[in-house]
Amino acid sequence: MHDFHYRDGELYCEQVPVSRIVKELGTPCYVYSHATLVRHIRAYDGAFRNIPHIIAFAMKANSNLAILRLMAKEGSGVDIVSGGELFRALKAGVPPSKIVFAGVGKNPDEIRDALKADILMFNVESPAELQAINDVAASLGLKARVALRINPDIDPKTHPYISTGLKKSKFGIAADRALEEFKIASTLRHIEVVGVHKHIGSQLTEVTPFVEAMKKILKLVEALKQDGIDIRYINIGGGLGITYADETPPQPQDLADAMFPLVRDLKVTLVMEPGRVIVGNAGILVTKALYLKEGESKRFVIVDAAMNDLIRPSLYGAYHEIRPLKEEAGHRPKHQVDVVGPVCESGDFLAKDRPLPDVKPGELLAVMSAGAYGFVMSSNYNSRPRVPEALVKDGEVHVIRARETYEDLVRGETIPAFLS
Ligand SMILES: Cc1ncc(COP(=O)(O)O)c(C=O)c1O
Ligand SMILES: N[C@@H](CCCC[NH3+])C(=O)O
Repeated sequence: MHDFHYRDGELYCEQVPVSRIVKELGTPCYVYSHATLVRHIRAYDGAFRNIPHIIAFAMKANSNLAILRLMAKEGSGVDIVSGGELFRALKAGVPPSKIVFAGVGKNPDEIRDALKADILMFNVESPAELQAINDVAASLGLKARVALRINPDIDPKTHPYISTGLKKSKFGIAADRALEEFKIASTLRHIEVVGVHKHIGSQLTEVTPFVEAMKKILKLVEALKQDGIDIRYINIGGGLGITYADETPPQPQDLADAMFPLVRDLKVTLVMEPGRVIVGNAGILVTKALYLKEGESKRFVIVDAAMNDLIRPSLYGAYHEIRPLKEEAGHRPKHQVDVVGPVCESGDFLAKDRPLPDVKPGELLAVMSAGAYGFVMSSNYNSRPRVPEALVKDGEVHVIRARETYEDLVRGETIPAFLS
């Protein structure tokens, strides 16, 4: 996260002291570095320069319109999983020809909207969904381009909640059923089979599972060829991990180097859906220490951000480094603390049993590596307005999402007349 660094004793995002952003926006707030985002998307794209490819940024990781526009300007498409994501992507100017649509529960309205927008393809997750897409396409007099998502039954060796390619997972079509389902798909009048898709999990820290899964996919592609089904796109999903603590995940170039010999001789376009690796370390969540509390056997640092702002620690026990904005504070004696928020849940914490330097009430802290699955997973639980997001570029701060107001909290709610 080198665009987040200390200078003159203060944490900066690029050339801007984070404390200056807080003066403008208050806390909690998300802060993203434009330079990091651009470097990451270009590194991924550049790594695959020798392979025909399309990057479809997994916008579930961060779907702010400004971030999507930035990705589109860099030539990236998006991987969507809902009608809402399609709406955002189109609004941000992402070309439909680079939009792919995954997800196990696409409803007919979402399918219709995506067909009308003429997206590149649907990543189909079940035989029943395939029929539904065929039916909707028929009602519109169109043909839907599809890839079947295959579940290759490979252990990605990551957190169970974010593993998606194991037999017991709800995602994709079982590898041993794949050939049969492809044959059925190729007979449907309103379906055009163009690809194979797989995504085995998130925050992968080794290349081996990607290679194993790809080998299974290639066997299938070969078998399909024998049956006269020509595959034009192989979608390898996302999943490349990032450094939250001391992980040493492969770089995009390592992944590209592992894929190159496997696809070199094929006439296919590789589609990739990186999310976390593009945005994760491009963002932080800034929070203020409110109170210190000595519990029976614990010390608590109570901060103004909570699980509704960043749920990863509560949901997965995920580690996010916490740094004081003042560098000097980082040198104070350390104590084991829980960093907790104001939400009324015991599971509301940003860090547990963490050795942290003494923090004083009013001091500011940065929760690092919060750019992916941070704001997008936030909620209004406990009627807490969602926090603002800022994008730093060339010494300037752009507010890309305003803090919600109390009025925003009740928008759309009505008290029926019988209660008046
Ligand atoms: C189908 C699909 N593609 C891409 C991604 C993005 O994954 P990551 O953020 O780990 O790159 C996900 C989420 O895991 C996914 O479910
Ligand atoms: N939300 C998860 C990743 C889920 C990936 C979606 N398929 C996380 O924060 O790590």
